[in-house]
Amino acid sequence: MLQFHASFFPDLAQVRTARVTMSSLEGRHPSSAATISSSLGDSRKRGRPDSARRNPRKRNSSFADFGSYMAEKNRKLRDQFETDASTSSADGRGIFRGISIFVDGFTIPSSQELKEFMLKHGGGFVNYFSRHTVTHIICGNLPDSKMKNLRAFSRGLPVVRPAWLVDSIAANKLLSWFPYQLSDGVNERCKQQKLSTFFTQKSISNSKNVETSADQQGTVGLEGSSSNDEVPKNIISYAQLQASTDEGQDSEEFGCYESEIDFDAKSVEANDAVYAISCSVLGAFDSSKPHIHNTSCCGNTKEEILDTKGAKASNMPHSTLTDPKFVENYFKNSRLHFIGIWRNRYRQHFSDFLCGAKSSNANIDSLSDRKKTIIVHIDMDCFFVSVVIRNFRDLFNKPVAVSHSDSLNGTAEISSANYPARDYGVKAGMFVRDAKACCPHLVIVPYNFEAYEEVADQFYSILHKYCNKVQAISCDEAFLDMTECSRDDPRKLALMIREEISKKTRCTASAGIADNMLLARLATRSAKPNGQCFIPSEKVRDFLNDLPVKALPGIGHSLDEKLKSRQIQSCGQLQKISKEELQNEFGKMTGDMLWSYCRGIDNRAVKTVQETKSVGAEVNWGVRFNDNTDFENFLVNLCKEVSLRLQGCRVQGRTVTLKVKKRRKGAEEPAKFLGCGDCETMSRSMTIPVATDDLISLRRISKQIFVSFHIDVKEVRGVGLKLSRLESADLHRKGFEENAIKSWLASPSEKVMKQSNKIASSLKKGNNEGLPPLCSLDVEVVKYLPPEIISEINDIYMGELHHFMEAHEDENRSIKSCKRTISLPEQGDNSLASSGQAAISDVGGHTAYELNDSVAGPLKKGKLPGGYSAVAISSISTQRKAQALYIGDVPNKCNELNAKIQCRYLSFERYVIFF
Ligand SMILES: Nc1ccn([C@H]2C[C@H](O)[C@@H](COP(=O)(O)OP(=O)(O)OP(=O)(O)O)O2)c(=O)n1
Repeated sequence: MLQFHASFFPDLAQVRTARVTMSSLEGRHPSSAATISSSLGDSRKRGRPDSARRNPRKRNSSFADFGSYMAEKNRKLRDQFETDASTSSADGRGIFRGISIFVDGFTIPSSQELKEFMLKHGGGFVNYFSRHTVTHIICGNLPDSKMKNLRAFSRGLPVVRPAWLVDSIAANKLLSWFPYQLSDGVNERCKQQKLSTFFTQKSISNSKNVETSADQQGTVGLEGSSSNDEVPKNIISYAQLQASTDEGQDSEEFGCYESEIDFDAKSVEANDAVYAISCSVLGAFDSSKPHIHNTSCCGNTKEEILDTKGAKASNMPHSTLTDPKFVENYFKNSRLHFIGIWRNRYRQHFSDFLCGAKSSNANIDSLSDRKKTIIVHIDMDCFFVSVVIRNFRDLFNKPVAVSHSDSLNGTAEISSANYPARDYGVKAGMFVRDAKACCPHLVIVPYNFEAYEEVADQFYSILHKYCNKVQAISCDEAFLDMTECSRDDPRKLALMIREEISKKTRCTASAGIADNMLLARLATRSAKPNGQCFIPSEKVRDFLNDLPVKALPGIGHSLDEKLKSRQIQSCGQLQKISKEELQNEFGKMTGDMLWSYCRGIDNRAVKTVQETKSVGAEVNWGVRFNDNTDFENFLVNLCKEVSLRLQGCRVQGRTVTLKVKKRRKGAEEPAKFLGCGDCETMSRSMTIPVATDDLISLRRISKQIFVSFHIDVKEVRGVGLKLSRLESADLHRKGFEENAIKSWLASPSEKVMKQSNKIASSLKKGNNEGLPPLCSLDVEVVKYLPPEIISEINDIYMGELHHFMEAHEDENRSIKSCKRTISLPEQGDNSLASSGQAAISDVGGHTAYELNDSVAGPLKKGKLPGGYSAVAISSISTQRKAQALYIGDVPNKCNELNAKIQCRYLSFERYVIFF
């Protein structure tokens, strides 16, 4: 799968902006009262989402507005708490009876732990602040400014340190909260740090000791990792990880971890623990921005912000309607986006290696040509988790997972779980609440995309040091063809590589060594975590015999079920079925794959250069539009994102594909707030003659495609833009530079091409005969010409060229500023056609009007050089004004016109301004 296919499906659970969040009177966050994001915009003032207000259909959904969503949510939370309380082993004395707490921000013990205390001792716990239900605000530490806001907000409610609850439990009676009041300006962290020892969790069973096969060897000792089941000195919670940065924590606080990690580059990395966490937290939450409550910070569903306007504040989910930078923020915080675009980063950072390896690639088309290959597969262990906790030794043997939130109430997903967590059944893709149900003491840590990039770069630098044939599979996984690398035993090399990885990155990797890529990967799987496995040729049969077929790549759930229904569970059993039988049952391709893979046959070669086939971006969460302007703003940003990605890959594309998700008729709004819900997907492509990465062109073309769908923007729930038929941007530009005169005249139309040649010779001869019309010039080409040539051409066109180019560059030009707009008949109105004045046809999804002379006549007048006699108009705008025109000879057949218009799409819009 190419990287941008992945980015076509960004992870909804990752969307976050720490800045724009929802608020509600009954769900606000006191400590952030002062910090209101300006990006909430006007809509927030209106008291409910614009979409709900303007779109009556939405009122039929289960959450007509955010207020009802919150009311429902609070009700559910209360019910849930009461159910939990009735089933918990509550202490009969109920020392917290009558107390109902709201936990503000991070605390030690965590809010989840405090909730459990309240459950156990007869108290109440409120997830969303309400003056009516809360008796005490529990707060760990706040800077002065936030403290003041909290005081103003709480209007007399006690703001108390968690120690009040802890000490009350220890004393087995409700102590006075007064001495525990949180006072302004007092840094409470040290006290909390000590308190946390009180909550040291019981030791958690060590990660399973993966049974190594006879051939498996070489567990790399990660320096500083604890191998026994020791009781941790401290437990780091998600809240603490956030807090450590929020409050500008210094390295001393992490001393207890660092002192036990003896890294070579200790001096350099002394602050790394803090740095890693800082990156992590700052990546997810900007402490200068509204504080996000750690129990509700999941960006995909709801983020909360406090508003100084108190009761007047409205709730606004984070969506295209509220955040002008929605697209940018969406991709910044999407883990799948990170995974998707990572390959481009790799290409750029390691281009030297890739170029060097290119030539060798050409000779290795298939492993079948070669005698004996040695393939090493290397994959880092539970990558996202390992990187985040690499400086927290105490977490190494505890169940830990990465997610955007540790809230049990949201729909945050687990992105990666470490091996101790997997022992409890925690898996990537699970909701946090389900993961915590499997493993209640699971520690959730936030993402740290910057650190992932850094470690991935280190990982690949090491691989390229040992081998020049590296096929990057993802940010933490690669194949190495070591056949010609060295005479050393590949097992020894793999061990050296893993040791170096662990030393440099402080994360472990596992390796598989075998004759081909399939077996090497299977070997890695059996070696994980932190091990390596070699499968010599003579042991392949044994290795595969009992291997479950599901372990083979390409065997998903349904294929596995089909095989199971035929009593086939292991590769050994599958080997007994003939190829013909498998082909008949599962089709030729799948049949062949099953037959080969269960025998360990794989003829693929390690490919160092992998071609990018398409580049694109897609957003399917938070997409809501009230009107065309909303949509167009969004589309511009999506085009910008795609344009930047194209530039990042140094490619341009000729085929533009727009994919739109449209709410299915009658579909309810999705349960996942602002998700796309039940949708129909529409997709259409347009191929242009000249490859582009240009924002204006992308915007124009994607808009044209969108119009062809005839969809009400209010029904749009997701949009994706992709470019394929990619060409190297460098070559493109080089071509222009080398052959400027010819290039700028280059045109897809044969006729214009001829004219271009004429111009070229005219220019050379100093006469201006046979010039193409100004509107046929491709500004994208002209602008690369040397200034003196541009000036010469400008003279030829009587000074109009500069004007023409300026207008082209003016991104904000609109139909309103166009002098030559014309009104068009209503869609489907054939009056012009029936009166014999026009033929209406569908051109690439646009309504094109081929006008006869009587209509086109007035349009033709003016400066247009040449005797043109037809105008084709692409009608887009709601004002029914022409937005794009094609001017050319009248063809006899409409099809020719269509072809021509299609052909000139790239410069379609320009014509309207200058004929
Ligand atoms: N659906 C997925 C798959 C992967 N990832 C991220 C998190 C992973 O840490 C990283 C690498 O993916 P792997 O499949 O290699 O999984 P891990 O490295 O987490 O575990 P393993 O040790 O099994 O390789 O990509 C993700 O966020 N969501």
